Amino acid sequence: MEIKQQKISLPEYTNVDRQTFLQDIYPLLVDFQRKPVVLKGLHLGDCSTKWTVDYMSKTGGSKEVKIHVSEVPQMDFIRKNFLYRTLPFDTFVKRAAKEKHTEFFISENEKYYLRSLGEDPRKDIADISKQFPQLATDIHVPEFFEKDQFFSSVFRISSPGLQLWTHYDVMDNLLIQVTGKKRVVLYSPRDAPYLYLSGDKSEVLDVDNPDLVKYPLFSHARRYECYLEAGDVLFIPALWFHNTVADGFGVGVNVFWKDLPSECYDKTDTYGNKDPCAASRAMQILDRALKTLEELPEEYKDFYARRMVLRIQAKAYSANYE
Ligand SMILES: O=C(O)CCC(=O)C(=O)O
Ligand SMILES: [Fe+2]
Repeated sequence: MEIKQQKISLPEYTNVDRQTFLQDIYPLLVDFQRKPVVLKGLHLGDCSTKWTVDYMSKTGGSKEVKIHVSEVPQMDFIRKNFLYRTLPFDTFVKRAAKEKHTEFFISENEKYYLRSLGEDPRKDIADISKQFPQLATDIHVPEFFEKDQFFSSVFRISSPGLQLWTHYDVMDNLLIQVTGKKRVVLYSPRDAPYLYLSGDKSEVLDVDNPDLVKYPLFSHARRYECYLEAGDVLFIPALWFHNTVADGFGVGVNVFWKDLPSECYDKTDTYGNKDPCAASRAMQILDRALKTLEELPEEYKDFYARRMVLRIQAKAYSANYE
């Protein structure tokens, strides 16, 4: 069903330097008021002009990369409608830039998505300066955070039209659209009750034509939207949901950085999407509480469950949250 929903356009800022970002944008956005913004005209280095398909494949080399391959443009993590395959980086870039393929895994119209990983993805964090040192010299990442806050830098390379599932990450993020264009739809963490979550992902992938019979509350989620052109940078605050559609072939790099003290994050997280330790511990305790409620008959369980919700609302909800 197509929904007639109002879009909230993201604010755009041009030529922002570190001081302006930290003084005028970031502090305004802390205390639960952090909002995504589009940054234009930032100095990103030569990547904006250099990173053609030809140059990327020559300079990136033939290092093996693990890619997502799907038959349809909507890549859906929950329904797992894609395969993981491995290709040399140069071959992958050339294939991803094309609409139709003579060599393919599933069909000639298949779509690709690369989210680059660390050397050993179970232990290592993606850092393009380590996995793609030569390409990394072409990109200048805006220095809006301290060096020790850096978590990862990740290649995001998509086939034309590829739509990536709606999800949140747990770290602040600068998504740099180096070449190509991308539409990004975002939802506030506050609208989580309307997004039908399964872990860090929303079941609502098709945000333009959602199944409102299955997901009736989705129409309450406020839709923030921006259209990134080559050279634009999107600041995505931690916990903000995002869903992207590549308009044509495009290369992006995103940088996650730690907003919380290092020890708050899960040490085993190499992706930047595992909930902070205290949050997952609290969730486990909640699951135990729910199990305990099972000892009561329905009527009592319902009454005490509602009281628990009221207590959570009174004690843990922020008043300072629009
Ligand atoms: O570039 C994309 O398509 C998705 C990017 C993303 O999910 C991220 O930067 O966290
Ligand atoms: Fe993400």
